[in-house]
Amino acid sequence: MQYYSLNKKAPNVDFAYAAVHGQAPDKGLYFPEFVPKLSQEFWDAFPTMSKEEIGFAVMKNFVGESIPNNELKRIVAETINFDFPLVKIDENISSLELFHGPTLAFKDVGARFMSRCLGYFNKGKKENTTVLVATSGDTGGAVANGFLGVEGVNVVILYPSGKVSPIQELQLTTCGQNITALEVNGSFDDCQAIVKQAFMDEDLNKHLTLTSANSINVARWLPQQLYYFFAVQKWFKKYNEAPIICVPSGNFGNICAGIMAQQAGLPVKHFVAACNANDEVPKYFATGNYSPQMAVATISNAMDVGDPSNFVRILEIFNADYNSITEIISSVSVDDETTKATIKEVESRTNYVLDPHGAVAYKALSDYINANGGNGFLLETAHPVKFPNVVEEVIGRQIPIPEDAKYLFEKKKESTVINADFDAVKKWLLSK
Ligand SMILES: N[C@@H](CCOP(=O)(O)O)C(=O)O
Repeated sequence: MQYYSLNKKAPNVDFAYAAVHGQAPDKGLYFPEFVPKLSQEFWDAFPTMSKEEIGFAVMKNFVGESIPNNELKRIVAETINFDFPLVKIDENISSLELFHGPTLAFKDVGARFMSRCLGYFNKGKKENTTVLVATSGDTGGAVANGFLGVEGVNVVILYPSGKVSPIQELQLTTCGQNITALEVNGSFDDCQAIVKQAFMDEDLNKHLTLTSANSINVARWLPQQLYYFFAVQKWFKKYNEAPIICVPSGNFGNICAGIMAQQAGLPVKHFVAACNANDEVPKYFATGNYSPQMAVATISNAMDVGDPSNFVRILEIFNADYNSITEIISSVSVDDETTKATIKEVESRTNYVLDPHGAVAYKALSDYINANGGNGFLLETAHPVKFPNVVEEVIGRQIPIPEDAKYLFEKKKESTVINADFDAVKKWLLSK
């Protein structure tokens, strides 16, 4: 498997190169030269395959010969060593709970896979790799946890000051060791732009070996396909018809991974991309015109993205054909008041507590199903306890902190406050 740059002005590379470098030298995102279809043997065996068998078969097609099979099997097994329950909320809607990993969010899957790949590729190398990552909430914690103690790798996390939840902030600022947090006076888009500029800065790249742990990086992005396979396998034990899948969407890596799985042959009836007030993609669906905008802060903060990195990958999958895209995907925007009302309504009717991101998805999916019929599931991307200020106020009771997360509250936040200015970040990086 080779990867090409979506800007089409850089040489093709293998999985190892794309993972180690993150972004192509022409500033493009890497994309696989074809979307591999899974074989008939795979689909015949699919209903009874283990998570590990599915994970290996899916990722092997993308990793190619870059990692030997025994190592890839180990990496996959370590990546997915927690549960991915599909929980029925009501008559038509289930929740794929992606928050049973160490940082209580779906990003654990991609971060754990990528950190182990980099650990493998870095073995025996003399120079360290610096992983730069921008976060609007969940990526930072997952990357910090996934890369903690990985030899030869230093992680620098850029996050927008005051715009992530307290648990998210603790997760990304308290690890120490090879993990450092830069608290940026700006938005997530500022952080993401600084990170992207860093990869293009000749001077910086002379001194440091840089890569990205955002979904820009194929080693972070592609493993996010796995839980779609796990969920659909469970789905067909109960239903005869393919599911409608609703994905809370910010940087659009998650839904784009789901579409890749569908292109490989996974039965999905329709995708709904559920956004908050950051509605540049819903506007594209309504008008056919895409124009990035400044991110606005919402209660579903991990989706506060005004210029989603992965939108270009979605265009690529469908050859930028608006009709093909809108046949398979819909996109809607849900405001904060409706999100809160949804958390309250679903909790009082079913006892199920959604987090704000899941609530955006619930609302979008129930509206879609009311209009079009069918059954489906939403991706519950983070545990509600990560957003106590919103959720506890709405449902009027406390959410117990999971045992595994209690240790965070004894830790001390350590971050360096910095302006949203590339030169300031560059100077800081070179001083380390
Ligand atoms: N929602 C993200 C923003 C970054 O997205 P990524 O998938 O490209 O890492 C976050 O929680 O940080």
